[in-house]
Amino acid sequence: MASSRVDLDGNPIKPITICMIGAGGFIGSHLCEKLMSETPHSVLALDVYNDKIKHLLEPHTLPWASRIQFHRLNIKHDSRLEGLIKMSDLTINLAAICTPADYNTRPLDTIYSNFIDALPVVKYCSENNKRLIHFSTCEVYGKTIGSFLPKDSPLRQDPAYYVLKEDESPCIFGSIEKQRWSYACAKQLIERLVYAEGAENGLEFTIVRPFNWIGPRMDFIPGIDGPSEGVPRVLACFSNNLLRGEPLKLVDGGQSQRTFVYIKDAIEAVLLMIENPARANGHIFNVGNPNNEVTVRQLAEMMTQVYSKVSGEAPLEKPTIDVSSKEFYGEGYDDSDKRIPDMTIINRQLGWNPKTSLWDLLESTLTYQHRTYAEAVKKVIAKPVAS
Ligand SMILES: NC(=O)c1ccc[n+]([C@@H]2O[C@H](COP(=O)([O-])OP(=O)(O)OC[C@H]3O[C@@H](n4cnc5c(N)ncnc54)[C@H](O)[C@@H]3O)[C@@H](O)[C@H]2O)c1
Ligand SMILES: O=C(O)[C@H]1O[C@H](OP(=O)(O)OP(=O)(O)OC[C@H]2O[C@@H](n3ccc(=O)[nH]c3=O)[C@H](O)[C@@H]2O)[C@H](O)[C@@H](O)[C@@H]1O
Repeated sequence: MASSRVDLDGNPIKPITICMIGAGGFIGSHLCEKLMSETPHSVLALDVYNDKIKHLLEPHTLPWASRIQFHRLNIKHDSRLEGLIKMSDLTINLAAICTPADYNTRPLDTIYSNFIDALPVVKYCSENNKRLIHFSTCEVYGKTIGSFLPKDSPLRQDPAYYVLKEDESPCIFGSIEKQRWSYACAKQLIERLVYAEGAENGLEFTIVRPFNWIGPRMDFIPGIDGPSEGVPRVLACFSNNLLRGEPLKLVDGGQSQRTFVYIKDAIEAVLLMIENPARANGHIFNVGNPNNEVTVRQLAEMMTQVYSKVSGEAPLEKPTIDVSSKEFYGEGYDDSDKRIPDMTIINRQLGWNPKTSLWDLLESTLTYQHRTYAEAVKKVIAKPVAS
């Protein structure tokens, strides 16, 4: 497996050690899985939780057992962090608060998590001449230029007014009272800091801007493997509604548009970045699937159809209900209107293209959700309420 691997320029790939911060989350779990099963690299996996990577850590007889080591630590206050970065060739920082329900209700935690807590990671990488792959977000683009044009303006159809380009598009956020943008703003500032460390101190960096990566193990199902009152990202919200046989909630009419990419496609892009530093260093990459665009309403409709197919249960007569953003997220919520990633840079540097259609990725993801959660949800629903 490992010895014959070559990079995009035909050079043999040497095994490296990766310090992965936030390795126990959704993206981290898929990246660890890929690195263990298909590469010779070693991972120091840092997180406060490890439930999503347990299957990679135990039993100790797993073929990659000597290449993955879990360190339970909170990067906010743990003196082991610098040592672990020093022991590694590359650091990948995934740690963040990244669920929109938190941005306007816990803005301080959001800003600290996405900016302040990421600062020492950037500093240790820069001071110790270690390469850094930092996870940012497509939310740094905020709203499209087109969203400010009159509703009937033909320019709204012109890609120049909505396609998001790493090196050209502006970052357009709402006012300060719209605390939704606390996350995007913190991510933008840490991007600028990483970029400046590169420019002034020679830090070798890559910045990743994921565009709605979805798939198995994303977030949690409220009341099953997360808090009953918790609000995860849309895939888990809609999965939860489908599992419980309740209508899917469309925030402000479900008119916002998103492009969804399958986690397994996106992880291929990250692996190319890891193994092709000469092509990835100094770059910011959009990673998304411009062909998988839908409104949130269309997403709800498609998930309803797919879930019916994989579960064998008939869809509800009225599968969606409208809910205001104030009711659903509280004061200070705002939204990105449309997110189409420009793929020129990642195509040119890494030759990467997403492959999986929205229908196919929903089919495999909802098959997983049904298999993993349907029984547990049924049990919770069947429980008599305590009087
Ligand atoms: N999933 C997406 O589509 C998406 C899109 C845009 C950006 N991102 C970015 O990618 C990164 C990973 O996202 P994800 O979807 O895997 O989220 P996730 O919440 O599943 O994973 C983040 C992980 O970081 C850990 N973490 C948070 N704070 C920590 C701390 N102080 N110390 C140690 N561990 C800590 C969490 O426990 C969690 O396991 C984030 O930076 C996020 O902003 C993700
Ligand atoms: O995934 C990304 O690329 C980035 O975008 C996400 O932001 P967003 O797409 O707005 O978050 P979701 O929770 O996935 O919501 C998508 C859309 O669905 C809507 N929604 C969500 C949940 C729900 O039950 N109903 C509903 O209509 C939201 O209002 C929003 O318009 C999160 O900010 C991050 O995880 C990430 O940085």
